[in-house]
Amino acid sequence: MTIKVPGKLMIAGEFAVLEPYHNLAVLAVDRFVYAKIEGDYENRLTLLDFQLENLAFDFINNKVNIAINDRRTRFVGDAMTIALTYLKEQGLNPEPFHLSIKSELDDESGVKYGLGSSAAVVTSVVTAILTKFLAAKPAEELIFKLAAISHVETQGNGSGADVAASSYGGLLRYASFQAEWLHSEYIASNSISDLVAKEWRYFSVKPMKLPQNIHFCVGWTGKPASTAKLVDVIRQLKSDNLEQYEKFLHDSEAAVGTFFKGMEEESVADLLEGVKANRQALATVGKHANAPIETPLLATLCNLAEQFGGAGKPSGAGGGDCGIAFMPSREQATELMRAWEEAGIKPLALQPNSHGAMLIE
Ligand SMILES: Nc1ncnc2c1ncn2[C@@H]1O[C@H](COP(=O)(O)OP(=O)(O)OP(=O)(O)O)[C@@H](O)[C@H]1O
Ligand SMILES: C[C@@](O)(CCOP(=O)(O)O)CC(=O)O
Repeated sequence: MTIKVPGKLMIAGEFAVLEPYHNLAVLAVDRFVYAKIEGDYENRLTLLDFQLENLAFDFINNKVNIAINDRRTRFVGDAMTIALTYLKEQGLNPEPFHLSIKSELDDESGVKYGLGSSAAVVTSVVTAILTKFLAAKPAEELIFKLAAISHVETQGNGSGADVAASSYGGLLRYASFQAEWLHSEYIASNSISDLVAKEWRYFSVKPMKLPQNIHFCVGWTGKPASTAKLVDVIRQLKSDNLEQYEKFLHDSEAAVGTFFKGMEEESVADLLEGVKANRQALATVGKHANAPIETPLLATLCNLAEQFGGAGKPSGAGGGDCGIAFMPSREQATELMRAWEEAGIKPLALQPNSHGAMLIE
């Protein structure tokens, strides 16, 4: 069987989502990670994008051990550990299998676009193992929670919004479980099943509908960015200048609120105003923290979107990767993408994907 899992783009509310009860908009997009799982005479793992084929692995003392020392396998290895431990707690003892992963989220040359490959890979591993060995189709929330535990344990931080987009699909209004909370619950809990069954006090997710009359554009700056570094620098501002940091949280929340109001009421004006205000809040906190969130090329991307009658902003932590824009008509979207190309920004043919992780064959 093969599982198909979408990548993500952050839409609004970045950084602020790392604080309790701050909402972020995240969108699943139509580029995917595929996980194929089939019964085999011994356990094997193939990571096609890394040319790692038929790696042996075992599952002993609630831990998957892969017969290779390669850091690139750690997200997959931890996701297998979490999924197999959960199955064991459910009284299941899976037969050997061959799991094979293929991603189309990065550039052909392996350069990352920032579409959340680690989260999509983790979600694909969890979904493939659960779908193969559970009697009933796994619920989205179960997939999300197991993938989130695994992703936080491997990465050590992050809002989990990327995991939510990969698990649920569509456009989501998302508030993070808070990585520190989840990690301490994981350490303290007797079993993964208990942790999954528990209420996650900070976490919420709500599907939203994109209005029909708005056109979504994505531009790639050609430069990969380090989310972790930018998160550290913004966090430093919280210790150095709490007032500026809190002003950012306030401005971001107001901007995201306006954006969601635009979504709910199908008001293009509110939606664009929300995007512009969020761009502003991010650029300001970037200046205060001395973090290059809005790079010169991302500024060009946003300015061109505004010039052609829409609104744009960096997607995610900024510093490179992708920017997004919402345009009021198809013609304006086409004009914008032409202008982006002239400015050295590569338009990506990405569109919203309404499904999260799903079985395709
Ligand atoms: N095709 C793949 N197969 C197996 N593991 C992968 C694959 N793609 C990514 N990973 C795992 O994810 C790690 C990259 O995660 P990283 O957080 O740097 O990128 P990302 O999740 O794409 O970030 P962003 O959210 O900015 O897109 C890799 O080191 C590897 O462990
Ligand atoms: C800065 C942050 O809010 C968004 C990061 O997005 P990206 O992975 O850079 O696309 C961090 C997070 O949500 O984990």
